[in-house]
Amino acid sequence: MSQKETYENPDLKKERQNCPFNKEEITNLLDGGKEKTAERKQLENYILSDEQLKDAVPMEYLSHADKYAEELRKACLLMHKLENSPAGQVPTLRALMGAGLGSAVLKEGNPLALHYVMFIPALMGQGTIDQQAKWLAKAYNLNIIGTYAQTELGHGTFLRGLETTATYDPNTQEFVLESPSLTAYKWWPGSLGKTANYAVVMAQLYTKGKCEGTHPFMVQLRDEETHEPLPGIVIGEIGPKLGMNTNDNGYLGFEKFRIPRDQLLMKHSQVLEDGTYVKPTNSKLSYATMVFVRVVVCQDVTTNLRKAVTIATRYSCVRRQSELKPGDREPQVMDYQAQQNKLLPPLAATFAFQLASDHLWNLYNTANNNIEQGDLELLPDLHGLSCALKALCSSEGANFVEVCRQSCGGHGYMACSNFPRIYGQVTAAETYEGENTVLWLQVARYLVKTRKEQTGGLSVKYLIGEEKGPKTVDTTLEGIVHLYRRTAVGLVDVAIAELEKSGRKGEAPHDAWNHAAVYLIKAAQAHARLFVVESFVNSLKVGNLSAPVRTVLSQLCELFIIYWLLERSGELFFVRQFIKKRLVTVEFQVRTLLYVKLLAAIRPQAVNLVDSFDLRDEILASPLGCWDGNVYQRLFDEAAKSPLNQSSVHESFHKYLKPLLKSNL
Ligand SMILES: CC/C=C\C/C=C\C/C=C\C/C=C\C/C=C\C/C=C\CCCCC(=O)SCCNC(=O)CCNC(=O)[C@H](O)C(C)(C)COP(=O)(O)OP(=O)(O)OC[C@H]1O[C@@H](n2cnc3c(N)ncnc32)[C@H](O)[C@@H]1OP(=O)(O)O
Ligand SMILES: Cc1cc2nc3c(=O)[nH]c(=O)nc-3n(C[C@H](O)[C@H](O)[C@H](O)COP(=O)(O)OP(=O)(O)OC[C@H]3O[C@@H](n4cnc5c(N)ncnc54)[C@H](O)[C@@H]3O)c2cc1C
Repeated sequence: MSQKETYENPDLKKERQNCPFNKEEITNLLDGGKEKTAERKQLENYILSDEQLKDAVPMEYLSHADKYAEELRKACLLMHKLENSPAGQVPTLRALMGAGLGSAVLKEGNPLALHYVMFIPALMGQGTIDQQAKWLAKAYNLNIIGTYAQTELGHGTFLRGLETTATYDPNTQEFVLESPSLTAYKWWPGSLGKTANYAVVMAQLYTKGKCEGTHPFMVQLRDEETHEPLPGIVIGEIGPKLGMNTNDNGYLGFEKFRIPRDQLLMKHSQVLEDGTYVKPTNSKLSYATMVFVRVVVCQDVTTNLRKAVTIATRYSCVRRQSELKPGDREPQVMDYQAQQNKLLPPLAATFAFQLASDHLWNLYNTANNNIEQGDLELLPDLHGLSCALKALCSSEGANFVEVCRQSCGGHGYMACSNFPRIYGQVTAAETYEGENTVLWLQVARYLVKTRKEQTGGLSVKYLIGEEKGPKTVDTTLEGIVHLYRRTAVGLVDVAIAELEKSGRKGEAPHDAWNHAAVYLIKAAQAHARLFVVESFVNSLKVGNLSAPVRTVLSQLCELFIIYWLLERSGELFFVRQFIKKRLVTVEFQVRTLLYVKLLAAIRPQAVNLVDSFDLRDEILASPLGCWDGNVYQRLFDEAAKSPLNQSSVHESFHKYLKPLLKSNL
């Protein structure tokens, strides 16, 4: 059964011949430059060549507790390796926390993720200079390991409803933390179950008998030597989940647990020794850690989607099935237009999401620098856009990953295909860091406010003033983007009209809001899609791209924006002007024709495009997606690892099946 090391599936080999563009140019574009690609490759060699970081058996065969212990072993080893990393510590950390390199080693979820993704960012964003001096070095050196404990059994979305209290006692200059009910228990924080010994805890701050709202507190949970929970701390792990099972999500209760006053993170608001409360300039500044994570989640989901698309595309060019031309050889399943319709939109989406996420990352950095200087002007736009893109990338990403799985038929359902893990991670992002529906409604609030008050940030400028542009069918990219813009404006107007209609009927604003939710969510989604397509189209106008790369990216861009238009066709019917002008029918005939042509044009470039993602086999972790296309041999090798195949007859046969067979029931 063994194959030569140099094997390359002949169909994949053929797909790779005569590539019209330079794959490395796209790799460099995605990495952020030639040097960054070199840095990434060096880092991958450094980490992935370490034998101790390889799994002895697939994780699926381990128990819940053994999975955790094994991932923790590797996570700790990785941290030791940071010291000598050729790329430097911060770039290595970033690579290790995300869905790329990190996932090649830590397949079920990094037990140290929350320390880096939320605990350290919370200290940096919420702590004073003195507090950072006290805690940050310890956190960076891993003398302490933290998490972010906000969600409770009873409340995740509605932060004003959190029940954990932190009551200031001026006599001892301490806060007393208390969980007044079962539903007040913290529930969900990653790394809390077994790993972390510290947490940034969000609790309702009481001082001088008044509740001042939720605030972040630095809290020690476990003894630094023994790791035993401190007296007054009730802590544990919440059990198996759909995915990410070694992130050890946990629960946490407080029984009159005291912490010093200076463990309220006081960058934005303070409690003075006598209990006087000093307000922040904006009460939402304590939500800033969530904004950071929403921004990085967009990048993470995109990396995961690239993996799914690579696996499905390569497999679809290796897999031959059925009959296309009667009597001919079975075709590669990728040659079915129906398969292209499944896989090419997610392929295009990886570029669309990456470009939009880059945009958001730049906005985040600018806004954050301004906030550090006391200028909060960009905060509403950052909040609106981070909610919009987090919700869009995670929801569309999860759907696309599922389509990629389906496109691999039965083999896609195997755990070793890696689709279950990828899906588990991407769909988690639909819920964590703000449940998507809730985030859509936050976006809608910003859109409605902007449209009504005619003032807002850069991402919503199109809602201010009269819309300009052609009102007839225009088949240029600009023309299609304009159609998106008209739909987005139209849907905001429809939502506002609904709100006003309810208002006229005498409904209170909160009821009117609830009764317009369907329209509001549609408006928010149209806004997010507009942002993504605009980013894609605008990115192609600038930059130093070679003609062949520009051509293929333009084809992907056009395919993607037409795909969404056709998928979301129903929304045009909400916008009256389209119906009046009978634009909808014409639009659809023209677009569908173009879409089908683009599928055919991109099909021959699909393998070369996913190759240009430059994802190593260890990162894909799937026999279906390996570079060499040796799919069947690899599936066979994976099956051989099953514990059920370690003996010809399993002991359970003698225990259970044989007695049944002999029982003459
Ligand atoms: C050193 C580091 C090195 C390396 C690390 C770097 C990178 C890592 C790389 C990759 C990692 C990538 C991915 C992660 C991988 C793994 C992740 C593993 C685990 C994931 C962790 C998940 C953690 C969590 O889930 S934490 C819990 C998150 N919880 C939530 O998100 C709760 C959602 N709810 C809310 O946000 C709010 O309650 C609400 C917004 C829904 C409502 O709040 P509220 O009721 O108070 O407000 P409103 O009345 O509705 O609105 C009032 C006004 O406030 C404005 N507003 C609201 N929120 C914000 C905000 N955040 N910022 C600014 N403004 C805000 C709102 O717009 C209103 O304004 P208006 O003017 O009055 O209209
Ligand atoms: C894998 C994972 C990791 C997590 N990690 C952490 C962590 O590290 N730290 C942490 O603190 N938390 C963490 N969480 C918790 C997470 O942030 C919350 O689960 C999330 O914010 C959703 O809140 P909820 O569970 O209360 O959902 P709910 O708000 O109860 O949602 C239930 C339903 O109600 C709807 N709904 C709720 N409010 C509204 C509204 N106003 N309007 C319309 N519909 C509404 C929602 O759309 C949803 O359909 C994690 C969760 C997961 C799944």
